[in-house]
Amino acid sequence: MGAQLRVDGVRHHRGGHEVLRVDSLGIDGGEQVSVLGRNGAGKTTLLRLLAAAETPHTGQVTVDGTGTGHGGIALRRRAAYATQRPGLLSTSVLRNVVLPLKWRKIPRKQRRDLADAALRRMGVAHLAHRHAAGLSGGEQQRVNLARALAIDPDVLLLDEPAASLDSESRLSFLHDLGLALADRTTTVVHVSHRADDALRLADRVIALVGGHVRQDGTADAVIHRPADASVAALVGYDNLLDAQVRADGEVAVGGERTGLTWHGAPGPVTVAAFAIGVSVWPAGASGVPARVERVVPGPGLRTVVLDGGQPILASIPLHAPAPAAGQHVRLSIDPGLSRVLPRSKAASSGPPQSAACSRLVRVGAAITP
Ligand SMILES: Nc1ncnc2c1ncn2[C@@H]1O[C@H](COP(=O)(O)OP(=O)(O)OP(=O)(O)O)[C@@H](O)[C@H]1O
Repeated sequence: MGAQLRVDGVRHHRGGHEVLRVDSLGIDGGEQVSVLGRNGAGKTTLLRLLAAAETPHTGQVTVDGTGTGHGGIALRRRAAYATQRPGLLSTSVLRNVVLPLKWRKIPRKQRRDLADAALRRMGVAHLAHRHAAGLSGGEQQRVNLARALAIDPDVLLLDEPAASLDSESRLSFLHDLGLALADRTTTVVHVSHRADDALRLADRVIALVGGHVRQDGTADAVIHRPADASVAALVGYDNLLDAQVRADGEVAVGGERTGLTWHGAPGPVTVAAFAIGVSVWPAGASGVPARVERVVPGPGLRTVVLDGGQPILASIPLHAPAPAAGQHVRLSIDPGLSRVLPRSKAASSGPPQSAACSRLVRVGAAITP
């Protein structure tokens, strides 16, 4: 059974700045959790504390009730920590997997069997006698994970294991990793800045923003009910639009009614909308007024980059007629593919623009300030 992890009252600093502040976080034995956060959110710091590689400046991190500052090497050896860069030793693949077993004093005759089984689980048994230095990036990550799994850790800490892989290798790697962890005998904490990776590998997602836990819930909950705009940006809402709630509770974007409603007080809110939830209509229709800046082809969909007083992205199927650049259009927003969120300080100062901009960069569009 995997170990139970707890983080209580933790404040951790780097370079004189607080980079992690977690009041209370518990992870049950055998649970699989993804920590989702942007670069610099504190994900690696959290993993290092859980791995007992560091102790928190304030508060405590415990593994099955033992503080990481007190557990010594025995506690550190209960965890396997797979870092972003595999860091394989300059020797054969097999020896890379066998050596940690030797360090843990596993009897010689069992080492080979455990190593073979782990290499098989990660689909790289055929590479056992290759030199690690000659492996592709994807193969190295698989061997790295086999090395971690071979010791049958109570805690497996994964730091963006798929970050450097191309999209096809990533999918097959995450699929195989999911199968290898399906028996749920290990507590898994996986960190990633990619929503699709985080959601694929875990049932529970912890959204970390600026070193704080902003939301902790099931994958479904963080997608369907993001706590705020920063979490919506993290889980992949393409648009975070400045909007206003009218006196009758209807939400307006660009001064036009959207049909979306909000039960709170009138005033500024943020509408988080997936691009696929934004439909483009001719200028005579009702809806949010916008001008087409550019249409970018993509797999199965075109992305329409719009200026509605703020950047807006819409996706249309490849077979549908595409609007032309410069065309004035109206937009409707599907309530099932959007959420109205309170406008937070963080939302108005950073994430909305950043989310739209990062998607604009992804589709190769010019960003108009
Ligand atoms: N040695 C250091 N000195 C000063 N600041 C640091 C140091 N190491 C990390 N930091 C800062 O601590 C914060 C958290 O870093 P951390 O590596 O935990 O983030 P992360 O979420 O893992 O980021 P990434 O996705 O880029 O790996 C960042 O703002 C980072 O700049």
